Amino acid sequence: MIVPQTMIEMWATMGSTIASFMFIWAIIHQYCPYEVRLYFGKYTQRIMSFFYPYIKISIHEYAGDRLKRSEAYAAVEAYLSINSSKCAKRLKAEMAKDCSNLVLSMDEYERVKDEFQGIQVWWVSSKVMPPLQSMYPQQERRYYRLTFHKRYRGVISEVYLKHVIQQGKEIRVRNRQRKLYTNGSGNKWHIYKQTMWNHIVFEHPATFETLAMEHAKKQEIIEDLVTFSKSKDFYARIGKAWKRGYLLYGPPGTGKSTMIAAMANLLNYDVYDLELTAVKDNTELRKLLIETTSKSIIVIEDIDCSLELTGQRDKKEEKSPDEDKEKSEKETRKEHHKEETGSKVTLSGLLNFIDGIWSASGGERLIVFTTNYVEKLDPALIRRGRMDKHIELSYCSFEAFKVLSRNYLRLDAHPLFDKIESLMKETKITPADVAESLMPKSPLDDAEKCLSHLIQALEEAKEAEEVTEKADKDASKQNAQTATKAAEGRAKEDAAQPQENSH
Ligand SMILES: Nc1ncnc2c1ncn2[C@@H]1O[C@H](COP(=O)(O)OP(=O)(O)OP(=O)(O)O)[C@@H](O)[C@H]1O
Ligand SMILES: [Mg+2]
Repeated sequence: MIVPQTMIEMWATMGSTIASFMFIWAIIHQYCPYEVRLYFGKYTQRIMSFFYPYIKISIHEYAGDRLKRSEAYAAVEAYLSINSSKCAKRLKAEMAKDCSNLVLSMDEYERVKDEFQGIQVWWVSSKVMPPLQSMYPQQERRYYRLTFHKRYRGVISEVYLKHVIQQGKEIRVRNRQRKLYTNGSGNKWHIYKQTMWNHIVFEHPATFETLAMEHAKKQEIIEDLVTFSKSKDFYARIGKAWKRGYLLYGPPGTGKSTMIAAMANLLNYDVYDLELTAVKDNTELRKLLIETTSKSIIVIEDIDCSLELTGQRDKKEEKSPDEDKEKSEKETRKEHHKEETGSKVTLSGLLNFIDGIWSASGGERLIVFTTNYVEKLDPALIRRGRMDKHIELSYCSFEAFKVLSRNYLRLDAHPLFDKIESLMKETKITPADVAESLMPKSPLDDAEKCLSHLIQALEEAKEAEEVTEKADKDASKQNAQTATKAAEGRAKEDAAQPQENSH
């Protein structure tokens, strides 16, 4: 190969330039004071970067706001915890937050290679030691450094980094410890606290698998929830806030609260259990809403017990004797509590909470109301668009019972099932009562014994229903007789009236 003379001359010139530059640098390094070295160091970097074809990006653990860990660093850490564990040779292991297993991540000064769209990049984990002279004890500052060829600057900075952050966030959501948040009158401190919510780790074992319910209905709810959680783009396209309202209604003990736990476990969401009677006013309600995060379920249980919200409640409507009897203890308790705390949340405040302009911030949230008396709620509160899906949880069907028997007794079939099925058609029993009957009462109780307990409970429920029915019939018969007697009495009086007048 013939190399042109000018090229050889160019290389020779370049070589000698670098050589002389390095010679000068060595002399400076050896003999000059620190300040001069720093001054020349700045220029050396610039000259070196002219010949060096790689770009480096550092992501620091504490950038800008020194008190808060950088979100970007946490996302990169999560991304590399998956990718680096496959190829890094030095890993460090830490206990996961739920203490269930060890989480692996790259050890300090370890270097791993990653590939994206055929482009190779390198990640190094490193740290800066704090200056020794510092007056205050300081922690070492960790960072990740990404290196790639400068010809891929566009793809890496615009596509790859977004991909890393997104994947890292998803991994963090998957691995995070979910929380159960509550507000309450104990939160009077909130001026000094960063948040108005208290939280504990959310650990509820309920899943849709263990929920006693007809298969088709269960499947429909699961599909609805999963579709919602994957519809970010759809909601953005139609210009609607990414949230969905669920109204769960039915008698006590039919699984409303259990279903909320199953929902949270299915979607991996946090739960905000909002005690409405402990909220001072609409402003406080809005503050609470703003503090909720994405991927969460905001729950208001027994919404019918928040008095001002039930339009019809104040109109002293006629109640059937049954309804009066059914007025639950929790309702009375809440009324007392409400009187004590003097909550001034109004219906319009709550409507604003559900679909006001603030409710859109954060995104990906479910709002769930539960009630025992759906008919008492103001129609404005539960109309579609606010409470998009109304789910009735009712008395236990035979299909639902089979789920419970599988969970509690590991039984799919048994000769006593036929009797249970026919009794269930004749009487009402809640899944909570079925579950209680199926619980072994002593270590000697086997499946058959538990099923007999259930049969006994069903027979007792049937008898009680028959007695109530008979009492109702007697009462209405007596009422009818009283009404007839009264009518006859009035008729006699009317008949006597003209004679008196004629005298
Ligand atoms: N559908 C169900 N599937 C499985 N278990 C259930 C179901 N319904 C009730 N249970 C059992 O009964 C207990 C009480 O149920 P849960 O608290 O969910 O009822 P609820 O409808 O929320 O009642 P309330 O209206 O009084 O709040 C649960 O701990 C659970 O063990
Ligand atoms: Mg409940």
